[in-house]
Amino acid sequence: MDRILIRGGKRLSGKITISGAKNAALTLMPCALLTDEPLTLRNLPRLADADGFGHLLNELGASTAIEGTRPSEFGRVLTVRATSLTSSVAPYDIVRKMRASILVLGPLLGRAGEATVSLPGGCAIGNRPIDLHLKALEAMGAEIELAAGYVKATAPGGRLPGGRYRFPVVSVGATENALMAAATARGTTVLENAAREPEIVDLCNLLVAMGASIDGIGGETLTIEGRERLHGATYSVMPDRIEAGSYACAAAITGGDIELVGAAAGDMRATLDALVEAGVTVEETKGGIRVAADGPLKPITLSTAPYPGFATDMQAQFMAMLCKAPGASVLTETIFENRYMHVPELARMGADIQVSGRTAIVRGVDRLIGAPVMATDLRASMSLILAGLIADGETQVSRIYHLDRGYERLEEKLQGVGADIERVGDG
Ligand SMILES: CC(=O)N[C@H]1[C@@H](OP(=O)(O)OP(=O)(O)OC[C@H]2O[C@@H](n3ccc(=O)[nH]c3=O)[C@H](O)[C@@H]2O)O[C@H](CO)[C@@H](O)[C@@H]1O
Ligand SMILES: C=C(OP(=O)(O)O)C(=O)O
Repeated sequence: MDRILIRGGKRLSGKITISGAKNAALTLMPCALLTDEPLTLRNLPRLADADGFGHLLNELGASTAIEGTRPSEFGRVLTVRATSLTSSVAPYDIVRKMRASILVLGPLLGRAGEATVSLPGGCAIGNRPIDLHLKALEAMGAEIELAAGYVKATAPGGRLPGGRYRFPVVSVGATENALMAAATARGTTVLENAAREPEIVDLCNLLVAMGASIDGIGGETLTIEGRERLHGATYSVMPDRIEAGSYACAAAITGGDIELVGAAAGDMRATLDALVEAGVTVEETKGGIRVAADGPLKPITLSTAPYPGFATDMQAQFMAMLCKAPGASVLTETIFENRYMHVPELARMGADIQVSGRTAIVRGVDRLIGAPVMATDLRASMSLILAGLIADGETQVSRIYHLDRGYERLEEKLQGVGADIERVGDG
């Protein structure tokens, strides 16, 4: 299995081009199931999860064709043609590798009137149930049965009537599934307390480009008037705000100066505000965002929250960065109950972090020391890379398949700004 080796101590400077967003790609790709016409997605990131989603679409009878493997103006370009579907089953073997597979539930219901999807189960960061996905679809008229580890959803008469649902807690995935199902429902759907993440806005914009009618985009109440059919479209995946935030932390922790080319500041205000509070210089440039750190970092207090709050997907990277801020920082994770898996690994590198329930107190240390560490989930892996960038000696990060789910050509991007980092195989 591949590992990443980092020899810490380099100050990073230069430009990093930000890729298309994983979390947008994974909700834009299933939209292809809603139409018999081609859907072309530009700026698709080259990630294990995007490839996995392509395989799932193939399994359902859609063809996928990719142009370009190197970054170009538009990243990779994927065309999905779901002219006719041959299956409405998302099998366990695919879903267990990629939780986001659950996002075929809504569009399959919308297109085929039925969907059978393996229950995704939990993962390292928490329990992650899908009850809200199912309740929203039920409120829109779906009949739901659970059996043998699968959820089977049916639209009586082949098309959902539509309905009103208020999410008791904000869920990105449940909002996405409900939106996609509602787009081709017979009637109108109103979703209240919907997620407002920029990736939801990206999804709404694509659906509208495909002919959907959605009111309230970007707000917490979405009104979707179902259309009998949607058509094909060509659409560019938004820039990855979490990748951009991660490299911003790389600039901050190394006392560096990096321009995040293509990053959209408007989508990541909470991250940028937290960086500024930590003493980092952030400025919008013509091409993206410049992040620079020349003085010592300052300790901060942060709590994760649904958008526009501070993203849970940035918590681990900030924790690594704050290991370098003299004094005590306080981080509270409110979204996932078990998202501190990186703490014991950071501690092996000399970090001083105390976790009590959902809160972690991070006390800045003079130095981190390179060590063999193990990645446990995607953002935890990135926090170990960040720690490795400033640690004395060599850090070896194993289980990097987590990183490949969400960071396109990570080592190449970091080498480009001066990091001493490489990927090595076992053999
Ligand atoms: C592919 C993708 O876009 N993943 C993102 C998405 O995950 P995902 O869509 O899975 O996350 P949700 O927003 O649904 O989860 C938020 C919270 O709601 C709970 N919940 C969710 C659904 C449900 O049916 N029942 C329920 O209780 C979850 O356990 C969690 O505590 O949003 C998360 C929160 O911003 C991010 O960390 C993930 O990177
Ligand atoms: C938790 C994440 O992703 P997923 O929902 O795909 O597991 C993430 O991107 O940090």
